[in-house]
Amino acid sequence: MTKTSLDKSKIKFLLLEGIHPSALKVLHDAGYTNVEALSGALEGEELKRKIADVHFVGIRSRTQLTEEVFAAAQKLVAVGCFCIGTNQVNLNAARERGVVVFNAPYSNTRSVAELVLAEAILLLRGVPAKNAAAHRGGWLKSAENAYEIRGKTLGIVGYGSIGTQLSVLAESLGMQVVFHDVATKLPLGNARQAASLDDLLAQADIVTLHVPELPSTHGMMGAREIAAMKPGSILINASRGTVVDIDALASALREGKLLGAAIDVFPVEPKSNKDEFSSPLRGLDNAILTPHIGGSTMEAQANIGLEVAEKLVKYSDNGTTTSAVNFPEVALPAHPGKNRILHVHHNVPGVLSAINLVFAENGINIAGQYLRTDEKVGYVVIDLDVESSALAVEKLSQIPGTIRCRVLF
Ligand SMILES: NC(=O)C1=CN([C@@H]2O[C@H](COP(=O)(O)OP(=O)(O)OC[C@H]3O[C@@H](n4cnc5c(N)ncnc54)[C@H](O)[C@@H]3O)[C@@H](O)[C@H]2O)C=CC1
Ligand SMILES: O=C(O)C(=O)COP(=O)(O)O
Repeated sequence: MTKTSLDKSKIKFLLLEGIHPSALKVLHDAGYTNVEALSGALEGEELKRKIADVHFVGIRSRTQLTEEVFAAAQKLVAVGCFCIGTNQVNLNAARERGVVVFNAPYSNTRSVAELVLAEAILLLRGVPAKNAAAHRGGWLKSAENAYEIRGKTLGIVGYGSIGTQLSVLAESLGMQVVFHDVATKLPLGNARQAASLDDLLAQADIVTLHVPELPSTHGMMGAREIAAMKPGSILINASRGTVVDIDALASALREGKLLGAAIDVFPVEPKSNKDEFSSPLRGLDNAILTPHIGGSTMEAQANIGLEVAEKLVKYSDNGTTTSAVNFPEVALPAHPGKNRILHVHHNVPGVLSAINLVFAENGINIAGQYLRTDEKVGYVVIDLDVESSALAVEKLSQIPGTIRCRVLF
């Protein structure tokens, strides 16, 4: 159980992985000046040592926030994932310590969709192999196995924020769109939901993956699924590296079963731009290999910086958890003239009545109270007179089941 009540200048932020300066500006403008921004990811002891000292951490897809890292992060109150994926964060470990996790669910989706379409066009024309040959002095002028994208069928696996945008863009180029999703989704335009993944694989000239990293998506494009793709089709993966069996894909490309592939994400990615990239796909000219840059555009990064930093500021300033990915969501009004107590507890019977008993027994008047729970934690926010808050925090912190109790001035 941790008790915190800090002046803004003492609240420490650590931003990793080259988060866009737009985030820094939001934090500074909101009065948070104690910010350390690093260009790379951290791991191991160095990550644990740094995170132990901060209240907020900002990461992208590379930094792994494990149970062990959270155990070392005693002061941490929130994590900002300046990206979409949150698979690099142990969300339960965070929640059980009262640490709220935010992400940017939309800001880079257009960038991914554009990259995928561009890759589909280049692969259908055999450009990657022709380009590689030209760099070696070759000249592969030929129409053989070169096709227009118009009229081809795009198979989208995962019809979420990225998949749906891609669907609209692809139709505007004259493509047919078929998609597979575990949920029933409203098809946009003339897109059709396939009966199953196999149904999609049997129809699609280009298969593109846009699912999150989950146990159910791990290896979902394995040797069997790749074999079930149409001969001469294309596979694109800009989701997560664990979704595709890379060895099976390399074989399919070598054997000519697939015309080409574009892979942006890998089961193991280099930790920094200084580390070597190794993959069974290296050296295959019909594979476009990109260093996890689906969302890496100036537009996306600037917007993500704003979006996530604003969420962190809101949470720090007034306790709002709207759009948190691992925590009960509460949208809170300002609390002028009052102190605000944030009480996070295990969601077990009796905690709420114990909280209210503290106010009744100590004659503390409540100006506002907000509550949200999920299956694991409860989040109660109480506004009260400035002079009552020290006593209230002391008493509330002692309630069995309390995970964290803080006061905002
Ligand atoms: N390469 C890059 O730089 C980027 C990669 N990504 C990755 O793309 C993923 C997708 O992003 P969004 O479209 O924004 O996510 P989203 O959450 O909006 O959509 C994902 C869709 O996949 C579906 N889905 C989940 N499990 C499935 C399964 N087993 N089979 C079929 N469908 C399944 C969901 O129902 C949902 O409709 C992210 O989780 C992230 O890992 C996101 C942004 C940039
Ligand atoms: O948004 C995502 O999920 C991504 O994969 C992008 O990751 P990045 O911020 O480029 O490390």
